[in-house]
Amino acid sequence: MIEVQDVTVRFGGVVALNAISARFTTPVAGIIGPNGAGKTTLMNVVSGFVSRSGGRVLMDGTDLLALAPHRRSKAGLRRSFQKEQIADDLTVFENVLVQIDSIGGTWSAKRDEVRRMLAVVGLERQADTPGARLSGFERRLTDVARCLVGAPKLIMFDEPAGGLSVAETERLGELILSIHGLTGTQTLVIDHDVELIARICAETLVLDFGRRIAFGPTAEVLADPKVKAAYLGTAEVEA
Ligand SMILES: Nc1ncnc2c1ncn2[C@@H]1O[C@H](COP(=O)(O)OP(=O)(O)OP(=O)(O)O)[C@@H](O)[C@H]1O
Repeated sequence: MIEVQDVTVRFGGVVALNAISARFTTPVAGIIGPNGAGKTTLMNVVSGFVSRSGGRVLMDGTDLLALAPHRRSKAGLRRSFQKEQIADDLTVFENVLVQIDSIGGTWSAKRDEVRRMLAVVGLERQADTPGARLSGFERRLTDVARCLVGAPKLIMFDEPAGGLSVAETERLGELILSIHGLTGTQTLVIDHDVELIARICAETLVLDFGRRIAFGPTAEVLADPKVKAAYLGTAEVEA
């Protein structure tokens, strides 16, 4: 379970997050909001790229922000970025292996785990393909496999469906939905595709101008007049 408590972030005069609290309890939870709402900033606080001026984040009771960023990874925190972090000159297998390189365990156990997670995302046959030769979707799937190795407790996906086709988005959604059953990992998903969020996230936090405007079961949240107003003019909240 991930619990955000009163998290505030300021960039000079901009309050990017204003005392945000949310207790995410479902296997897959969403974070949505218009451009500049503070969604990525929240993920950046949790993963350590941005310092907060107040607040705490607990992962299964562990005070994450008290840990150095590399220790958060050891504690089981993973994230993907809007642009995949795939090295062009490493193979798919190597790209995933580097994620658990520094974690304890035998070499053969690590290799087995990488193979297992490549099978989960459907890339076992591309294991030896260099990053440079992957399609956009294969890069995204490699990124998901990187997040899956090393017994993650929480994976945060930042706009995982960005740039994907409808069919690819559907496949990715199914994959994200399957993660909890396979590894027990909770996932947080930011995406502008509200249809995807409605399909895979049981609960959703909505941010607007750094404020929490709604949080709860996704269907209820999407029906909230405040949320509709924040998205005024966009059809997606009808999902
Ligand atoms: N490093 C930074 N320095 C200064 N301001 C920043 C920085 N990062 C984000 N901001 C500002 O903080 C606010 C929230 O930005 P953030 O990227 O978190 O929004 P977002 O909801 O993820 O938007 P998008 O959907 O466009 O990715 C915006 O006003 C943005 O300009």
